[in-house]
Amino acid sequence: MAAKAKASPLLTLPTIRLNHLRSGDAAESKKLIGACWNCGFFYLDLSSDDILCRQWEEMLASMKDYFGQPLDVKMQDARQSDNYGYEPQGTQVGPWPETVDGYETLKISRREFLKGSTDLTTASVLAKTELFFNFSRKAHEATMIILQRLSDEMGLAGDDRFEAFHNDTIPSLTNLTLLRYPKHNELKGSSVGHNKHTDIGSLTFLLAEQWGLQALSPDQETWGFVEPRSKHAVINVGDSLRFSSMGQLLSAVHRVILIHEKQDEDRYSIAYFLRRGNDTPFRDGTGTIWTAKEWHDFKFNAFRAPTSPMQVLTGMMEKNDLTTARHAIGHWTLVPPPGLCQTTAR
Ligand SMILES: O=C(O)CCC(=O)C(=O)O
Ligand SMILES: [Fe+2]
Repeated sequence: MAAKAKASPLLTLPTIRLNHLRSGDAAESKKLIGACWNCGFFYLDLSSDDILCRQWEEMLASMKDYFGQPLDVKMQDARQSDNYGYEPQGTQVGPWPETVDGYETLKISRREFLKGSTDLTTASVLAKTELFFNFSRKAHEATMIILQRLSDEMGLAGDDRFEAFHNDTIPSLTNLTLLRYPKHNELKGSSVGHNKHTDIGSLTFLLAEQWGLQALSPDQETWGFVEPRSKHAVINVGDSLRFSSMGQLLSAVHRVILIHEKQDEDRYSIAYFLRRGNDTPFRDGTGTIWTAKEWHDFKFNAFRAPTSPMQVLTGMMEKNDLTTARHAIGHWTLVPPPGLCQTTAR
């Protein structure tokens, strides 16, 4: 890890061990639901999974190779889609006034994974497809285990279990997103970082070796850095899981900022976005019913529009919005999940 001294505080996040979740360890599941209840952000210790850790290194090498190509080559993979293909930097709103985002992405959809071939045809993607698919399989498995344990802890059964909304028989917008935040001399004028937001879907499995990720602390007052840890993913709860858990599981507001005055090296991150089946409905904190796809499209439009109300970007998770979404309107009664000890109450 290229660790650097930070002026901003570090967030203290709980660590959940993937192998303990896999084996159904009861204490680990309790810790998991506590983490999702308290802040919706936690480390997932992957050190028991050599294959996944090795794939992370291979993915990074492939990303350096892919993003290092000339823009016109990468643009051959552009599909004007939020779900697959290449997208250059600067298409979304940035973290500060009058800025745009400072990252480019390559996305591989679950749809392509299930079909067994990518819709992108450049040689550079075709050469990496097997690795992208193998990695997607592992990230999908890890996120589905988390959903299973959360369903168990919340006493959900049958069609009400979270996994039921992520059944591959229903098309979804789940995808693997590879991000590069290019260093400053390759950045366009006003491009910088990643604006604050909550994630759209159910769970995000994020791998990043470099600093830059910040999350808003559960008191909604302070930004803290999420320390990059080798062999650890950072998992966060997205809007649709928060909504489907009726606010029990929190989706934290996060962003990516520069750690120096300028981005002094390329920053790479790998995000697997687990999302519900497109047509599956849920009710947001104000009682409005959305399908997963409607919510996805609504939020992506907001990410692109400079005038979007901040509440949309942050899934109504900023201070005051919390009060409105949870208590004043009264759709959700927040009771800690069964078995959660007092000290973890929000
Ligand atoms: O690049 C990162 O570390 C975070 C990216 C992120 O939050 C996102 O793509 O939703
Ligand atoms: Fe995010």
